[in-house]
Amino acid sequence: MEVGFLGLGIMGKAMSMNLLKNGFKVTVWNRTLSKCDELVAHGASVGETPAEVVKKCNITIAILSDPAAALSVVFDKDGVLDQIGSGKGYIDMSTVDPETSCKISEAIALKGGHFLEAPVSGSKQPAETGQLVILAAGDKALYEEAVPAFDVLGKKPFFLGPVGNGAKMKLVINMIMGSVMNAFSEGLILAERSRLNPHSLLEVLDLGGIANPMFRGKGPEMLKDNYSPAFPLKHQQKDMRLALALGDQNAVSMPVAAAANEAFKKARSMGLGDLDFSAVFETVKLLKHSS
Ligand SMILES: NC(=O)C1=CN([C@@H]2O[C@H](COP(=O)(O)OP(=O)(O)OC[C@H]3O[C@@H](n4cnc5c(N)ncnc54)[C@H](OP(=O)(O)O)[C@@H]3O)[C@@H](O)[C@H]2O)C=CC1
Ligand SMILES: O=CCCC(=O)O
Repeated sequence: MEVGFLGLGIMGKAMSMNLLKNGFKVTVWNRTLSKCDELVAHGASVGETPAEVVKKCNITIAILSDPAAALSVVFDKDGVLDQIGSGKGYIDMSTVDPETSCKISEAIALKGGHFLEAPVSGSKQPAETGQLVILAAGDKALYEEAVPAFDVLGKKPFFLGPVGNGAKMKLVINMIMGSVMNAFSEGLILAERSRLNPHSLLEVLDLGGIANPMFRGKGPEMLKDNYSPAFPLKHQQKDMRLALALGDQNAVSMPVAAAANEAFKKARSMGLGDLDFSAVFETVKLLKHSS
């Protein structure tokens, strides 16, 4: 099976590499073209533009930073829309809002093409090991066609119905994750400032009912001030912002998420946006120091 792949950031690089290792022919494109070199060394071809990739491949996958990037790659000159049409499918795995997905879907349908949104739960390591959870919605026939690729990329694909449902599900999940990360950060500081060993806290947490891979994976690194990015903080703040907008639209009051969003914004203003989202811990440390 031949697939196109647009966007070779943390996620796209790992996912396209995984497809190559599992026997897929892959043609890649990235805005910064030099990031294609490593994939080429593993057998990928390169398209000079998104349009060139779509022209060559019947299915093209994208995973890009945010709504602006997702829209630009489709609608700008030499973008996806230039070459999409009958018999061609486009799968956007970026985390965006439902409105962005619907706009892309409508434009592709007008050209006779097929569209699926398929954001993912899971980060850099699950992307490297094919353990993502895929939250697809949109064209069911394209979903069926893409299952062999989804089986390589993830541990379970979900088909959630009409376009927008994948984006909504992903935003709800990341809203919860961002809120929990803030509570976790406060807990680590509270333990430390009340003269408990925070490593003991991590051990106790891991044996109880709220044990989870995030505490287990990120906790020890946070205590070492290591925020090497798996999920960049700027993207987590984008997801909080988009989830809060979804809350606005549905009149859902989310004071916990709103407070967490403020902490991520603060972290961005401190220049921490490109670090892992666990770097929000630094804002909590500051607050507790100043009080
Ligand atoms: N990292 C993670 O753990 C996870 C991330 N996600 C989501 O996946 C998406 C990608 O995340 P991740 O790989 O971490 O992000 P990165 O920041 O590592 O990569 C972003 C990618 O988007 C491209 N890009 C940004 N702006 C534009 C633009 N205007 N036009 C074209 N391309 C653009 C970048 O190109 P360039 O190299 O030229 O800058 C790069 O390929 C995001 O929506 C994120 O929320 C979802 C699950 C987990
Ligand atoms: O959107 C990013 C999700 C990161 C994760 O699931 O750890």
